[in-house]
Amino acid sequence: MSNYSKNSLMQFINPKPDDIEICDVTLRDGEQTPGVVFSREEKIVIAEKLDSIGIEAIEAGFPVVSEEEEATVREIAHLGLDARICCLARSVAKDIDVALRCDVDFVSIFIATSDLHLKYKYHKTFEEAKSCALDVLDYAKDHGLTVRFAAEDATRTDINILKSIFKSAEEHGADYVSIADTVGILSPRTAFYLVSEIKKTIRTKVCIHCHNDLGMAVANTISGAEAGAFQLHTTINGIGERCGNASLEELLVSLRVQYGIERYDISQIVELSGLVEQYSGIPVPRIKPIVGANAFSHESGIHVAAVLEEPMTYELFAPEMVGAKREIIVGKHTGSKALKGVVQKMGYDLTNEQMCVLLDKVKKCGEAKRKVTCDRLSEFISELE
Ligand SMILES: CC(=O)SCCNC(=O)CCNC(=O)[C@H](O)C(C)(C)COP(=O)(O)OP(=O)(O)OC[C@H]1O[C@@H](n2cnc3c(N)ncnc32)[C@H](O)[C@@H]1OP(=O)(O)O
Ligand SMILES: O=C(O)CCC(=O)C(=O)O
Repeated sequence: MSNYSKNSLMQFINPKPDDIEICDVTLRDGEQTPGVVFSREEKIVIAEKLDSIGIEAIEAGFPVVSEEEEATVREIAHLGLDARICCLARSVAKDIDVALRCDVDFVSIFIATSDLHLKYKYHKTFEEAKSCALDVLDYAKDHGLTVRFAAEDATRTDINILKSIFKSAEEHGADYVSIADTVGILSPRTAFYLVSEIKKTIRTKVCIHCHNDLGMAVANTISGAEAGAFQLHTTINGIGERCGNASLEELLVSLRVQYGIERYDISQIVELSGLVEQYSGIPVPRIKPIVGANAFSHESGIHVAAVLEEPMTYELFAPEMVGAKREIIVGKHTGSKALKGVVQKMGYDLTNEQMCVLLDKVKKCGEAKRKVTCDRLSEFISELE
């Protein structure tokens, strides 16, 4: 038996993404979470872990931000990882010079394309911004760089304008184009539509970079992949600007459960999540999918009774698959089978009558909003006749 349930409905809709890779942007967009700074050592640990999981590309930083950032990106680029290392650059020649000094495998040159950004940020017309971006793209290509050409705020840009700039980027030698859902406006269906339309226009590989302002970043990324996006952008724990980015762990487990993509070593994902929680100071919510403390916790009597027989009754996948552990919580919702299982595991053998009294004490304790810890349970047991 597999250690996860497959989504068998997939066979009826056959939207399998056949050619994908992940570019994790935790070290750049994740670090743009207000208040978050990763030290060089922390960035290196994260990069090495991502590499050992099998993530194909890592955005190591935005080197023009500071001398330390530049040195860190360069050091990561020289670690000899299997993952390709990239960095961010504005459509400014100086940013390309800095990227060249970092010796990255590719550079991500971005330019905002929406009217809002053009008017209030650049004070430029679209044609002026486009010409500036294409000049910098030419400059990067002339210097031998592999280029991802990203349209910032692409999803609030007129679709014909977006197609035209991606077409020009392709003509100027861009190796990838990136659709950035900068403020998270997409829905799964519009993500699918947009990627499909861009794919009809160009042959260059398409990347999708989704923010989570409406809580749909992972769903939109998956829809983009189903429509043919090649490079999927993620951050660990979904950290990033405002409400964050598409979460790496959710995407990885979804790829396995929905499409049977098993090439990533997801058994390290809880450990990596814990490292990023520690380094970033951003706590992972208990109910966060995959890595939250509740992801494999059960209290309800009916659930625990079934889980004790077969965990897959109430678990989509086994905790070991992601390096987590199952936890049985005792409280108001505990049932007799669950309590018996817990008590036996603690080494006690109680009569049916004693179990009834104990269950009553447990429920009252839970209703008083007090945790039923192992110590408290032992105390209750010692009070039994
Ligand atoms: C969607 C994204 O995530 S974009 C990335 C956001 N990340 C960051 O901003 C990283 C942290 N930023 C920084 O350390 C600084 O803002 C720096 C080093 C990037 C730039 O610093 P400064 O030179 O002091 O510029 P400042 O931050 O005040 O303004 C940004 C400038 O970049 C320009 N700019 C922004 N995006 C682009 C772009 N894609 N191409 C060209 N220029 C751009 C702005 O128009 C503005 O130019 P101006 O100074 O001529 O008006
Ligand atoms: O698309 C990209 O590669 C980066 C763009 C980005 O960070 C954003 O718009 O949020």
